[in-house]
Amino acid sequence: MSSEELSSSITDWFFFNSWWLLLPFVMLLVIAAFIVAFVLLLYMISPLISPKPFKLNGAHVVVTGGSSGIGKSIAMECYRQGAFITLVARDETKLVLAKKEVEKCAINDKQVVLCISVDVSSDYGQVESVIKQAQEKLGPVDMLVNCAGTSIAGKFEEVDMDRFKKMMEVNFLGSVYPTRAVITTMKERRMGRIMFVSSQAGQIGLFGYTAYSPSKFALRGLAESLQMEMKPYNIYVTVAYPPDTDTPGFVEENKTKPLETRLISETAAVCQPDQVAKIFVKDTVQGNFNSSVGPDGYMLSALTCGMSPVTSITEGLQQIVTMGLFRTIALFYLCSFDSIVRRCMIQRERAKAADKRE
Ligand SMILES: NC(=O)C1=CN([C@@H]2O[C@H](COP(=O)(O)OP(=O)(O)OC[C@H]3O[C@@H](n4cnc5c(N)ncnc54)[C@H](OP(=O)(O)O)[C@@H]3O)[C@@H](O)[C@H]2O)C=CC1
Ligand SMILES: CCCCCCCCCCCCCCCC(=O)[C@@H](N)CO
Repeated sequence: MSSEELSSSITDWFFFNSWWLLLPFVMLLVIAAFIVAFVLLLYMISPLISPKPFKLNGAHVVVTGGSSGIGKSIAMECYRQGAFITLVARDETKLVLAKKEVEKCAINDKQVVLCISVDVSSDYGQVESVIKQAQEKLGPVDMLVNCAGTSIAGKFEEVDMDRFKKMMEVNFLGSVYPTRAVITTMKERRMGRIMFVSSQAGQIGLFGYTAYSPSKFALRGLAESLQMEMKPYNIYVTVAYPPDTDTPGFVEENKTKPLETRLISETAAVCQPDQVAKIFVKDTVQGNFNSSVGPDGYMLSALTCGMSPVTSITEGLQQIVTMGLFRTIALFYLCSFDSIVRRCMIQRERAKAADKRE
């Protein structure tokens, strides 16, 4: 072999091999191109998965638990956007006071606030008949807000047995009954929005919430199943997850809250009802399945999205990208919650021992 031939065969060999060296990069490029094309395609079909627009102006909105706290703020927010409101709760005096407050938010003189006193958890027949009354006066229900609810915080073995039943009755069945009462008409009209007010304690189980949390987790199961049934009828379901919010109900809950629950909850700030109401109403009008408040609410919702429906491509992509990171952050939170529980236990035992010595 001449030296020329040798050098050309070396060059051939080099080129041949360097192609192989480049192959991984070429493959990466192809994969990246596929991902970009896939994302672009997703955005192209996004109008197909996003809900049709819904307007609050002139709509009939029923708010259970509308006489106090978050429910009242939701009613006021809807009224500010031109809706007709039916407030549902048990105590008539509170209802009348709330009606006056909501009326102050009017934007035109045609708007009406109706009050209905009923226990949403006791009997389906009763709930059905009051919803019928409301529909006769203000027309078919366009949006239902299931906000009536109550909480109890206490250690598992210290919560009375009947409270477990009560939580499921008020927080879960109290949302099933009104929903059942409006759904047939919504399906016929091929439009509607339904909000379930769960809680951050409906996304994570925390010390002190053995009775309350399950009733709020249940709403998520109800909402996911219902959404799958209702989507073809242009009815959109939203689950709202409030953090601790400064309301009469919250003040009541704090009276029996164990120290552990208080310390763990203090990880996140206490919100104002008007602030959370604005976000929940906006998400419900848009037809988003999830509605959360603040950075920790956002993280919790992405982390616990599971098989819940998506209403925008951006939401789905954000969940895919952030899931691992948020789980990592969550593990630190869990460590700190466990350490709060352990410290409280040690403190209690020391106090008990000191008591005995005296
Ligand atoms: N505040 C908070 O920190 C958080 C609250 N939540 C949830 O948000 C919702 C509202 O809470 P909040 O505003 O604090 O509560 P409030 O106690 O301030 O208000 C509760 C409302 O629900 C009504 N209600 C309660 N039980 C029934 C019933 N059986 N039938 C009909 N109406 C009923 C009450 O009226 P009446 O008593 O007259 O019937 C009242 O209008 C609840 O579901 C709660 O679990 C979730 C996370 C955090
Ligand atoms: C990535 C992970 C982030 C984790 C953040 C965790 C924050 C925990 C705070 C929990 C607060 C519990 C609120 C319950 C409110 C409630 O339902 C009652 N007040 C009802 O009255």
